[in-house]
Amino acid sequence: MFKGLSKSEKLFEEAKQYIPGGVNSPVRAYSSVGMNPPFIVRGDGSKLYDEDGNVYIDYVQSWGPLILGHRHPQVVEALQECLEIGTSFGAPTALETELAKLTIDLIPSMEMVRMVNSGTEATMSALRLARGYTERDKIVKFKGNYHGHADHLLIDAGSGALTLGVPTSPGVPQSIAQNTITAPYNDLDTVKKIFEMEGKNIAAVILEPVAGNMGCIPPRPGFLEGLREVTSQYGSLLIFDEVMSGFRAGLHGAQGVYNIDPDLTCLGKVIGGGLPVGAYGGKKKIMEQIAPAGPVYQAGTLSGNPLAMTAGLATLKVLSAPGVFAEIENKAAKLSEGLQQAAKETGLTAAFNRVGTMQSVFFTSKEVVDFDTASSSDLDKFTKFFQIMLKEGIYLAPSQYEAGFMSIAHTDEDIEKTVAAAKKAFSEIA
Ligand SMILES: N[C@H](C=O)CCC(=O)O
Repeated sequence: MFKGLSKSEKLFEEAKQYIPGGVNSPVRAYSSVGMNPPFIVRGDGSKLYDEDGNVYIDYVQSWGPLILGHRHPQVVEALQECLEIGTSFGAPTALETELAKLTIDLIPSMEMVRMVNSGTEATMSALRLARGYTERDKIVKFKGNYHGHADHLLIDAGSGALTLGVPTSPGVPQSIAQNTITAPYNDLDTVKKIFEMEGKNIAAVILEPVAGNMGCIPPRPGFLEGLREVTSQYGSLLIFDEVMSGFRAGLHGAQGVYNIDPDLTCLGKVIGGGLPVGAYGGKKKIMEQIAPAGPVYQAGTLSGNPLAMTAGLATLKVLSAPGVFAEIENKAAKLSEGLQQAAKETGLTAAFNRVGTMQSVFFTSKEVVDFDTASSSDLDKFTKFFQIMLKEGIYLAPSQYEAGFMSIAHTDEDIEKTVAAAKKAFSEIA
């Protein structure tokens, strides 16, 4: 039984006096769904507990990182042991090499990797590297893809920027924006035309190989292959932003699912197991251009700190054990099938997209393949769906432009309860 959000509301009012909008990342404010956010006191497995005594089945999982759920015993134990040695040294440790080796083993195209502290740092650094390596300035990105909040990437961006109606943020200088060319996602013909005009000036194409920041949108057959071909033809780099899809679309990333060999890959979220970690890596000849091996500068006081490396290592070790990823993917498939059945039974038309452990519901009769089809989905229906689900104890991202995430901790009972709640929501909406 939903107990309301009165204590959370008081805490939110207080937070707004000291923190812009009361939150440290905009989507958390729930302005997109006309509500105030629950304030969380703890997480455990698939559940989140709020200040008002409500319990939720959590499909946000900290926006993707917690593929093992909250407080997985092996992650907690490893972190407790790590606290005995210290939190940060600003000096090399064997833990960094161990996580680098495991990451390279899991991500097919990676020969070397550099650890950073967030997905934003990973994409920003990968693009600097691409520009330094190719000696070119322009980049191509896709409308509705989100690559963090660096200036040159906050252009036609997805995620919170899109949810809040500022896909291109004020504060990005025109001199920087002019080097970012945008194209519709899944539209290879437009990319080819861009290359015909600008190919010799393009350092890289960066994309989410499975888009997760305008809802979950898979690449169309041939799209990734076509990008690989056109970038190689013009000597530009292909950068996969797998901050979300890495270890989520498949254990070996979207590149493993679709069998594509990008030049550089950006990681984040799961690789940190709930602590702030990002990474970028790829072909050795490119990666060796990074300082101190080469001239392209990138650094970080807390990069590779032992706590973050430990959480990432513990997470990837559990995740890569035989059968674990398949089990999580099966749970995601079960949820998706249950939701589709519930929609059918209630006469509601919706699009259900899923790749691996990421999924989305769009309230539309169209196939959702890009920003235009995602944003023409019925936002009012999504808002009603979100509000009903929250009151039924199902915690979803407060935006139709965000994917939902499954974890190993979700049980059959969680999935059944979620489908029953969705059926109730669908019949009210239909
Ligand atoms: N989709 C975003 C990250 O990838 C959501 C997280 C945030 O903006 O706080």
